[in-house]
Amino acid sequence: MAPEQQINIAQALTRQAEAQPETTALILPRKRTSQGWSDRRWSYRELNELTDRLAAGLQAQGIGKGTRVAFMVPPSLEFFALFFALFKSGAVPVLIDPGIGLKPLKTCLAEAEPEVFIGVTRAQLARMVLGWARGSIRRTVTVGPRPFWRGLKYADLLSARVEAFQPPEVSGDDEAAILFTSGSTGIPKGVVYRHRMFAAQVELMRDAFGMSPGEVDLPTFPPFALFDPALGMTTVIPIMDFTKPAKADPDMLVSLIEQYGVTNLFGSPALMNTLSRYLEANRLRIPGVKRALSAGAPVPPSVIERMHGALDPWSDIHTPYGATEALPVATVSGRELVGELSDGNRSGKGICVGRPLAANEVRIIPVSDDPIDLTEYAGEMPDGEIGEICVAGPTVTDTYWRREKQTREAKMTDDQGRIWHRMGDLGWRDAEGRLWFCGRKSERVVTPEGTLFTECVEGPVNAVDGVFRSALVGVGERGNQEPVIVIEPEPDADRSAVEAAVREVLARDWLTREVRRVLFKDAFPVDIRHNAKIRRRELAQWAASPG
Ligand SMILES: Nc1ncnc2c1ncn2[C@@H]1O[C@H](COP(=O)(O)OP(=O)(O)OP(=O)(O)O)[C@@H](O)[C@H]1O
Repeated sequence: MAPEQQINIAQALTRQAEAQPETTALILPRKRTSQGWSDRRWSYRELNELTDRLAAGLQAQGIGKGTRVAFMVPPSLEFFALFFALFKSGAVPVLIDPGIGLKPLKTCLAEAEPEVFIGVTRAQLARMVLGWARGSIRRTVTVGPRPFWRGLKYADLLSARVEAFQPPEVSGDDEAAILFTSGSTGIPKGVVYRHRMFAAQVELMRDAFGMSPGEVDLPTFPPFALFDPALGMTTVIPIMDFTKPAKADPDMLVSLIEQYGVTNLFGSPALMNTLSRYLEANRLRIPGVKRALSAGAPVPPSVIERMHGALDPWSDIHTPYGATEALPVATVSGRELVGELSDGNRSGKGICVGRPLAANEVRIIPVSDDPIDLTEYAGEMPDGEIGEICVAGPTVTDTYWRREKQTREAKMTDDQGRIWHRMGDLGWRDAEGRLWFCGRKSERVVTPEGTLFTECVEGPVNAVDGVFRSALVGVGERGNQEPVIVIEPEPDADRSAVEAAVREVLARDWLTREVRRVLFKDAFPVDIRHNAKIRRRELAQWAASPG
């Protein structure tokens, strides 16, 4: 197959439809009875034909190459079909997490300036009431009943003639989508994806994890689900609120895994925590699962260990490391982590996120908040020393959407003209070439005595019995911050015993000895995408005057 034919990710779906037309592409479980789940299913042929019709419909409506389309449809047949149809038509879907909060959502939508808004009824209503992107939206397509019968409905897209569809010429450098970050360290930023980056992502995922056609995936994070059809896997869509993965019902997940013979599972660390506790408490095993992937935030050693209790010895949980701007960067398997590496986390080394994938190049540069235009000015830290993690590779994005300042702060160019992404993460490389993540750059705590790294302090504290999770935050101006450790206890924990044990852990090291204030807070604020990234800035404000 000529390389240009593989540039548009939607072609991967067409290829699967040719290679395995009658294989099930999508399963939508509906109702659970004593006999198991009833469901609706679509084969690769059906899904591909549907996307062809929708792409023709989009084109007939003037939605085509380069048209930015805000897309708010939760995982469903329409989600998959429309997404691939948008790619086929050359339009640029704009994806923003609906749960980021109304104000940031409005700002992000205004910034993205979409010309079209495709959404379910609820999203269209919110758009109308709240005036989302009022200045730019020309057309709307509603999945479900249309508010006030305005705009197009999904079915309108199905009436165009497929034969009339003219596939647009797409090059690898053309914009394919704008995906917003989760906004855990500020307002979410739109990341510009080009077609070649998606194509590379699919290849990297397949090669790194050996994902293959015939596998069955249970994705609990919508954008990740889009890899499945491209990889020839069958997708089972779980019944859950995708903005609250920590609250996904583990019994539902296990029953889907069993009934559909799920081989691959993707979930945020918060979802894996919920699932692994349930599996352990009920002594359940999930033997068919070959691999579980968890990413988006550090995956605690306890979650890895509990998952091992439920997986077969030849199966594993992996913790790929990356960001919306560059994904995946590195990965490590749980079986490599248990023992020495997890002990490293418990003793304050940070959290091991594994070896960079072969296609990527990683460099650790001295910590700085200033823009660096050329890598030659960036410097490099020796192995073993903490700096900022930077990456170059085929999935590394080169710009934020209309955010020049943030682009300058996050990108560098090398002497070959390649773009490097500064992850905004601090970490170091060990003698085996593995990366260790030590926390976000913007969340480091700088006191007159030195710099404290969140993950290096929290790892040992999290290992204390009765601690569910902890957060190191700095109160005051950077350089003169007071370090405070905030504990979210397990529900049944004895707080005074926990506090005494935490203080003992902190006293072990000369720098952490500085952390004198230990606070307790139930239910940490976390990001909406993964429910796992702790919003340390919010906690720092609270710690400044805890109420
Ligand atoms: N396996 C992992 N272990 C530890 N941290 C991880 C892992 N995977 C991802 N992360 C964290 O998630 C970050 C990427 O998150 P994402 O792209 O969702 O948005 P964000 O960077 O949190 O958003 P914003 O930049 O708007 O604050 C990484 O930079 C890293 O800090």
